[in-house]
This record gives sequence, structure tokens and C-alpha cells, in this order.
Amino acid sequence: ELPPNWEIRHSRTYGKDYYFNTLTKESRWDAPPVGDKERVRASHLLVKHKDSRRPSSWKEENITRTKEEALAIIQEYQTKIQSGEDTLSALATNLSDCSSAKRGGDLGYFERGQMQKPFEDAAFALEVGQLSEPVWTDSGCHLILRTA
Ligand SMILES: N=C(N)NCCC[C@H](NC(=O)[C@@H]1CCC/C1=C/[C@H](COP(=O)(O)O)NC=O)C(N)=O
Repeated sequence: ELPPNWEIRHSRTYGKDYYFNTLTKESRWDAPPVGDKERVRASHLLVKHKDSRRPSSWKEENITRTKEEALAIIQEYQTKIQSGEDTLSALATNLSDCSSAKRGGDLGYFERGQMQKPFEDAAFALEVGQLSEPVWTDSGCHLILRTA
């Protein structure tokens, strides 16, 4: 598996294959690292609390729950998703404190540098289809599902 825009070409001069980036025109003998995933797609379920950077959402004008209460709620959802009783998308649609609720929690594709660091690090560490543990950002407490 190669990162986007990379392909394998053959060098007649040296009689061996090399890697070529059709976008940057870079060429290299060794395989480009796949590990530095350039972008991922993820959905999330956000439960805010009274100390969130914006303690308000489409669901609740003024969010007053504590961080402990937010975590307890997230853990309840985590259990439901892990057991297959519910999906992150279905729960996010009705319960996420993020505007992405109307898209089943989908945030689309994003690269490093776009989301708050704890969220980015968690999302880029997930395999496709994997659900995160509870993740804290200034927004609140999240469950993240990497979808691509
Ligand atoms: N690129 C896409 N799709 N949108 C831009 C996202 C901007 C980014 N947002 C976040 O990091 C929080 C945590 C992960 C998701 C997210 C969503 C927040 C959470 O709600 P809020 O705390 O803002 O009220 N709502 C929207 O932005 C940021 N750098 O602030």
C-alpha cells in the first residue's frame, strides 16, 4: 500500500523499480512511509460540560453538566456501541453536542493541523473502523470512529 499520489516505476538505467510521486515529482529508491497518514475521515460523538470552550449546542442552550457527568454519559454510549446495541452515527445524530450531529457525527476528511491536538492524535492512531476510548479536548469529551 502506497500513500496517495505515489506509484512504482521502473528505472531502465539501473534495472530496478523506484517510487515516484506524480504530484510532487519526487522520486526515491525506498518506499515512502505509509505511517504518516496524510488525512483521515472520522465521525465523533461529543458530550460537552460546563467548562467546555463553548458550553452550548443545538441540543442545549446552556450546558451545566460536570466533566464527571459527561464522562459517565460517554462511557454509557461507548458500551452501547462496543456491544453493537447502537451505532456511533445513530447516537451522534440524536445526542452529540456538535453540529456534525446532523451528519451522523461525520467530520469529513481532515489532515493534521485541523482539529484540536488530542482529537487529531487519537483519530490518526485509529485503524479504519476502530472506535476510540473517551478523548478530551477543550470542546468536551468525544468518542471517535475512524471511517476512512
Ligand atoms: N474540519 C471540520 N470538519 N471542521 C472544523 C473543525 C475545527 C476544529 N474543531 C475541533 O477541534 C473540535 C474537536 C474535534 C471536532 C470539533 C468540533 C467542534 C466542537 O464544538 P465546539 O467546541 O467548536 O463548540 N465543532 C466544530 O468545529 C478546531 N480546530 O477547533
